[in-house]
Order: sequence, then C-alpha cells, then structure tokens
Amino acid sequence: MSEVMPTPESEAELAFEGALRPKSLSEFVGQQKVRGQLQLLLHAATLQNRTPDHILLAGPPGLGKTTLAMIVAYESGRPLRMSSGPAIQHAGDLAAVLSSLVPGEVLFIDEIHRMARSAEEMLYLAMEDFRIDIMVGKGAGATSIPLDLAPFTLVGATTRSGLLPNPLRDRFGFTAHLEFYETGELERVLARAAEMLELEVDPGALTSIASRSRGTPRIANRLLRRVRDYALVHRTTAGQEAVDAALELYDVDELGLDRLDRAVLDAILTRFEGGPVGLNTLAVSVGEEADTIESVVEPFLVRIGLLSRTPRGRVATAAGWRHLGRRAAIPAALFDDQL
Ligand SMILES: Nc1ncnc2c1ncn2[C@@H]1O[C@H](COP(=O)(O)OP(=O)(O)OP(=O)(O)O)[C@@H](O)[C@H]1O
Ligand SMILES: [Mg+2]
Repeated sequence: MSEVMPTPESEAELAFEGALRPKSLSEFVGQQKVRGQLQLLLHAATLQNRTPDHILLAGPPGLGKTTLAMIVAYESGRPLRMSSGPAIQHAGDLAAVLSSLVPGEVLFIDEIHRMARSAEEMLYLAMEDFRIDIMVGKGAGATSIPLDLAPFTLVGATTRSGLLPNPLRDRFGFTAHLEFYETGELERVLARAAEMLELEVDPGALTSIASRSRGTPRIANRLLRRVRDYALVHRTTAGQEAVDAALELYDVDELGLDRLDRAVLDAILTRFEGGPVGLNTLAVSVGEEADTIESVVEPFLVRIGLLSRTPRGRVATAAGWRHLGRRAAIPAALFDDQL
C-alpha cells in the first residue's frame, strides 16, 4: 500500500480517524440511500421498543462501515461492544462475547467474513433465537447446554460480502451496500475535517483533494493531512500548489490512483496485453494479496471505468489504456467486442 493508506496500526492515524468520525446520522455525509434505510429501521425499532434488526454493512475499505456501526449504537441509545472476525477463531470466543452482552447491546463484528466456521454456526442460532448451545465435554460423553442470551443487535462489516455463507447473510434484516463517494460529498467531508482541525484550506484546493481521493473519505482525510504537512513545512498556504506538490510526493495521480492501482493496471497492460487475466495471476505479478486486489484496487478501477471484470478475467478498458498513455495492442473495434 502507498503512504496515504498506511496500515491501520499506525496510532497517530487511528487517533486522527477517531477524532474525525461523525457521531450521528445527520453528521454522516453522503450515502443518502443507506442513511434513509438505517433511519427507518432504527426509528421503527424505537417505536416498537425492541432491538433493531441485525445489520450488515458491505463495501470497500474506508467508506464508513465502522463509523456507521458506532452511529447505530449512538442513534438507538444503546451500548456498543466491538469485536472482529479475526479475534473469533473458536466458537468459544464467540460464546464468551455473546453470553456477556447486556440487554439491547449492539455487537459490532468487523471483518465478519474472517470469523471461524464453527463460530459462524453458533452465530446463526444466536441471531435468530437469541440462544446458543454450549458443548461441554468431548467424544461420546459430550453434551450441549442451551443458554439464553440477552436480545442484541448484530452489526457486521465486511469488505467481501461474497465470502459470507448464505445462511449468515440471510439472517441480517438489512444489508447496506456502501458506494464510493462523489467529489461533492468528499468536499463536504473535507470541509468538515478542515474545520475540526482548524485548518485554512482554499475551496479550490479542497475540490482538488476531493477529486483525487478514490471516492473514499478515509483517503480524503489522509490526503488533507499530507497537504497540511506540506503547507506547514514549506510555510505556505494550503492551496492548489501545496495539493499538487504533496500529492505528487505521495504518488497520487490526477485520477486519484495510487501506486498499487497503477501497478495493477500497468501489469494488465504490459504483461498480459490488456487481459483477460485471472485474479491470482495478476496478484502474483504485482506481489500483492489477491484479496487486496479484489476488495481494494479493483472496485475503484471498475468504478472509474479503467478496468472491466469479465467471466474470462480482468480486462483493461480503452480508458485504462489511455490513462497510462498507451494504445491498445488490438484494434479498438475488437477490443470493444470483448468487453
Ligand atoms: N460519510 C462520512 N462522512 C464523514 N466522514 C466519513 C464518512 N465515512 C467515513 N468517514 C471518515 O473516514 C474514516 C474511515 O471510515 P471507517 O473507519 O468507518 O471506514 P470502514 O468502512 O470501517 O473501513 P475498513 O473497511 O477499512 O474498516 C472515518 O474515520 C471518518 O472520519
Ligand atoms: Mg472499519
């Protein structure tokens, strides 16, 4: 990953994200459809004085899944418990969390597609009947003890909803599909962040950062920070010049592609003559996990029309060729047929 998308462990970045996280639905920018859907669901639950239905939040990294999970708890006035798929490697891990929930609590499981299979099965029953069966003993003497749970709302987040088994997906009352943000929406995210950080930034510079943020609020906020750094170090204002210089330094191009995005596109063009090429072959050729290519890089390249996913593999579009300043190796007419 490039420097603008550092690993989540970076403490300064985490604190920064936490400070800028919208707390309520009204502060949450964009995703109008999802916001309306969530509002209705939470309101109905309040009117009936019951726990809201289970909610699945699906979409690429940095679009606001964790933020929305926190907002669900805040808006419904319920406590929030946070966990994650990788932390639940045995059914027992999940049983410990579930059995300690207080009535009405919101349980957030991030990266829910990475939970252990045995825990998944326990979760089906818990979601449906607020009950689990705990296995005691081993072999022939093993017995299961039923345990009633306090009613809770599960909020699951995933960047790979396709990996969730159907029985699990079906038990969510509502799935929110988060979309990449429009430039205007990211401008609002940035204006809010600049105000909170007490940063003076030219409106034009905000637009410029917004249009180069891969449709992603997390990236927008991080680029803003890099521009602020630049302005600070070079004793200049956070204007267009600072934006251009900082983004060039961090390898963000005019469409917002970062180094990995370009490496993927470049590999398809130069090593596979524009495709089609399979995901795993592509991943090996750029030395990155297939998962990252599929859930982080491709959704954006597809969204801005540089890449197309076909049954035979990934294909660069004419715009993809143009973006890297190359001509398609095959006649355009034939190329268009392939898409
Ligand atoms: N709609 C929004 N309005 C304003 N800021 C937002 C919005 N969505 C996300 N952000 C900002 O982007 C940052 C990243 O969002 P969040 O952590 O919720 O993403 P995520 O979808 O959980 O990502 P990941 O898949 O990597 O966990 C937040 O700290 C927040 O400041
Ligand atoms: Mg998250």
